Amino acid sequence: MKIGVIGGGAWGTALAQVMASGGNDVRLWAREKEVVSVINSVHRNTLFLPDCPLSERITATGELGWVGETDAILVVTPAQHMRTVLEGLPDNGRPLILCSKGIEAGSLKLLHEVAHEVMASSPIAVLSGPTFAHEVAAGLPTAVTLASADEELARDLAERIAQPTFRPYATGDVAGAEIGGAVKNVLAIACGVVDGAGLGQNARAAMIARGFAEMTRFGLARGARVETLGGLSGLGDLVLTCTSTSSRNFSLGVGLGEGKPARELLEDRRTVAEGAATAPVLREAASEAGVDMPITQAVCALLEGAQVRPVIDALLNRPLRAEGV
Ligand SMILES: NC(=O)C1=CN([C@@H]2O[C@H](COP(=O)(O)OP(=O)(O)OC[C@H]3O[C@@H](n4cnc5c(N)ncnc54)[C@H](O)[C@@H]3O)[C@@H](O)[C@H]2O)C=CC1
Ligand SMILES: O=C(CO)COP(=O)(O)O
Repeated sequence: MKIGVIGGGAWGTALAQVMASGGNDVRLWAREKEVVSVINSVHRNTLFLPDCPLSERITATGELGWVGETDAILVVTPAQHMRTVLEGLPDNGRPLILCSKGIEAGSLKLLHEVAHEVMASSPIAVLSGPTFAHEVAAGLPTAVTLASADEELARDLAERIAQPTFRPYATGDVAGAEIGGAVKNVLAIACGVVDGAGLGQNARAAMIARGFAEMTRFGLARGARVETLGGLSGLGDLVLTCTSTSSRNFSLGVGLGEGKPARELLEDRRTVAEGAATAPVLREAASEAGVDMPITQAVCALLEGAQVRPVIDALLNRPLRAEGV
């Protein structure tokens, strides 16, 4: 197969490497000329995935149209740029597999809804799960959720992209797969704050469990299935990113928890911490859906400059309630 990958960051590059290692020819669109040039000349992405030698089956390009002439296209831009990038791609009916994690600001739409608006003729699937790019690129075992409203397409794509160490599980629950990936980034910031503020491992476990309740409440309100939220793209990814400094979102939270200003932590960064963009969008979407998300609200307050201690005190002093979603 010829596979297109749109987005030459760490995740797009790692996915290109997985596809190439399965014997596919890969066309990788990168926004930065230097990324295109260095991948084609020395077969490395020195900017975004520096430690991984890349297959010679990967050809990088700045031409979106050329990437569109492939059998399937993985879309791996930052969530807030997906619409603009897709508008430059021909809508020629090739399957699109969305691999980014987030909710569009302004429209409050999930990314498959955005893609469907722009690419009405192209079948759409979502790939999401616990997947640190550097581990996937190194060929370490990884499992993901692969979702499409057309379950036969999900199963077919899963067969086509599976590798011995890259194992997709098909589902028809697109909203569930996307909401898990988007919400866990916000919760990873919260868990980083717990770590940075020295609140202990009990507090982190509580944050993961109550964060999962929050994810489930929001997911159910937006049509997700509970088994998807408890699967790889929900609970699986939540556990991964809430427990590791390999997560950019968790690391951002550690900085906030240590009392560093959000502005300073976010300015001049080349890599994305999607949770920072998703948090205010999620707060708005939750309010619109009538869903209580106190951890998300706390993360928003910290990103907007609130002091750590009063925000934590406010969370701890909420009225007691029964356990459950
Ligand atoms: N890195 C990882 O381990 C994983 C990342 N993801 C998701 O993949 C998506 C992409 O993240 P990464 O590859 O990690 O990015 P990255 O942080 O490695 O690189 C930043 C990317 O943003 C792109 N970019 C910056 N400004 C842009 C603009 N105006 N228009 C279009 N693109 C622009 C850059 O070209 C670059 O590809 C995110 O939604 C992330 O949540 C999902 C799973 C794993
Ligand atoms: O989504 C990821 C792992 O599944 C990557 O997490 P970060 O974006 O927090 O690094």
